[in-house]
Amino acid sequence: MLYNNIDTKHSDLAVAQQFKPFFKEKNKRAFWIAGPCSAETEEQVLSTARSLASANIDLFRAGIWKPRTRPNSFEGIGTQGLEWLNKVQTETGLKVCTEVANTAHVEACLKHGIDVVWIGARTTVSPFAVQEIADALQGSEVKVLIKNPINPDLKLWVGAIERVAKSGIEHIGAIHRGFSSFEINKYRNQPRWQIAIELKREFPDLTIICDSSHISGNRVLLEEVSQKALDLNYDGIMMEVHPNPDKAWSDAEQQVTPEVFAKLKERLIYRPAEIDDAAFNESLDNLRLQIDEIDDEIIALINSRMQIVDDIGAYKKRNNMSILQTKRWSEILDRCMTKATELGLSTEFISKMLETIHQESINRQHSILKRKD
Ligand SMILES: O=C(O)C(=O)C[C@]1(C(=O)O)C=C[C@@H](O)C=C1
Repeated sequence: MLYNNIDTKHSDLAVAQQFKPFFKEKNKRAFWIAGPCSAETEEQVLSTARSLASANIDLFRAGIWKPRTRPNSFEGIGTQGLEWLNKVQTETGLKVCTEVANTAHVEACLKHGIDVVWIGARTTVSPFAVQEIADALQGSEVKVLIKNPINPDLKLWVGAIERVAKSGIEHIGAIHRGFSSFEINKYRNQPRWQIAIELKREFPDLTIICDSSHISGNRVLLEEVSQKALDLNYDGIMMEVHPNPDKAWSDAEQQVTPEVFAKLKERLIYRPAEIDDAAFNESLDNLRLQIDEIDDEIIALINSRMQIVDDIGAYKKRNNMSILQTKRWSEILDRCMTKATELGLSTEFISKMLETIHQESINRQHSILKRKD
């Protein structure tokens, strides 16, 4: 279906049905992935992992191969980092994950018994690269997380998920890390929550994790972004944690110490989509029934408004008058904004809604003027 210009009709339902829950307590609690942006030294990896094991995380992360914008930045410690991850597994009992971007990375991870691999945003944009990884994953039992592509293209994200699913991987999850933008904004990567919500609507069983560190780009926003994700019923959070964030070899501004992470994790509230309370569910159903009735009324009212718009369109055609009437449109906006303010409604929301209605009026009158009758 086409909602908000997001076409999700292409996805293959047979594939969607294959998703297995990424973790046992899905829909009951949040899944926590944490660890340094990059594995730098064995001591840094192990000390972070020990602290995170006491903070009860589910999965330890560390980048071994880092796709960097420019070649002179630190591009990852390489295969020796996988041995450090193996030490994390044996010493702390934590499961471990890292990013893969090509066949060689996948083969090295499979050889080292890495529990989960993720496909990064810069790789998800390339169907060739994703297919190469999917082929290399074939026949393995590894779990796979797929980050959104850097550009806000839901089809590419869905396509990557489908490619990996078609290679026989049963445990697949998605990571929402936000989207690149030229706009200067408080986020490093624009969340554009609607895209992840669409993905969730398309694949209700898919595990969706919010990479709060990459959306935020700085420590200050981590809590706000993570709580928002949990309120939107994400299944978990991925966060970058470093023993000495300011000295990190990559992404220093967005990493936090294990202590800060542990406190933040405690403060965040997981809210399941459904709860097991008959009385509450009955009153919720009741309220939702009222919303259904109001939505019906809104649609009927919009329909009545459009009938009048069509009559005005016919009048404009007969009298050879322009469709756009800026004076009248300004009056409508001013009147409705005053009303919205009185009622405590967001003027941004009401103006967006009116603009959409006005655009539809123009489209309808345009068709009437074009019609040969
Ligand atoms: O008042 C008109 O002339 C209309 O056609 C109605 C309407 C509207 O949707 O309210 C539509 C187009 C004009 O620009 C102004 C207002």
